[in-house]
Amino acid sequence: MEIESTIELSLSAELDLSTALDSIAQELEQNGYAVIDQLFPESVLEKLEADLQYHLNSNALTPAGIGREGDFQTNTSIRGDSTYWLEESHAAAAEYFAFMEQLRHLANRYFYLGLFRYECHYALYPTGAFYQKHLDAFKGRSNRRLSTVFYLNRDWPEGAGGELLLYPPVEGSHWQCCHDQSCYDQSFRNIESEPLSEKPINEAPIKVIRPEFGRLVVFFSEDFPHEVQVAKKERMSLTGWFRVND
Ligand SMILES: O=C(O)CCC(=O)C(=O)O
Ligand SMILES: [Fe+2]
Repeated sequence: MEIESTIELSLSAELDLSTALDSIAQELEQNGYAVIDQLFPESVLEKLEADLQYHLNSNALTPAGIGREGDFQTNTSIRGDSTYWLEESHAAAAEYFAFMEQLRHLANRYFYLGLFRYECHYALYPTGAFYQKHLDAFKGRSNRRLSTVFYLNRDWPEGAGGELLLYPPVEGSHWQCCHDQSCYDQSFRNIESEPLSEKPINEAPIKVIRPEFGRLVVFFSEDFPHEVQVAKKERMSLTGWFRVND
């Protein structure tokens, strides 16, 4: 049974919650990804910022890895960030989780995704770090369906790098299927995607996103290869995934 969140979301002066959710849904439907700014009021941002700083000061972030449990390894030539996973009960992120719960309901209503839970971690990219082009989920091999990235970098200067590059969606993408009503019945879980290495190497990104303070990016995990360009200064974010329960 789905339990409605009891946390009151205090709305940003700039944007009300239902407007924000509507525009995320519309952008997801049109493009397969959404970029939205000024979602949360300053008080919510300050809490997340202070919380991340606290965990940084306590050396609680650990080098991120690649691969799954059995063959998990760290490799800074693929990704150079360090992460700290948040529990849903994490008080400093209560409003953030409450918003994600609303987004989960919305995505289930609009796209019949059957999203079951949300997980997220803080990420710190030290100067010089990057994350090579990758997919967050491979069809049939992961239960991640929707990715979110929320940036916590005040005054990200021009030329500081660290952009998120989104590449054209892989073939047979879930998002493309969502456009075609007849597709809803298919079990997307059973479709295997091509390995990323077989994609054109010089493919141009379809979207370049600067990691601006308070900006949220949402995209279909199985569909959009993406990378983080070299950050020329410390780059901070809160990255998460909605999963189905298989
Ligand atoms: O920080 C970003 O912009 C994206 C991070 C990412 O792709 C990931 O953690 O899988
Ligand atoms: Fe990713």
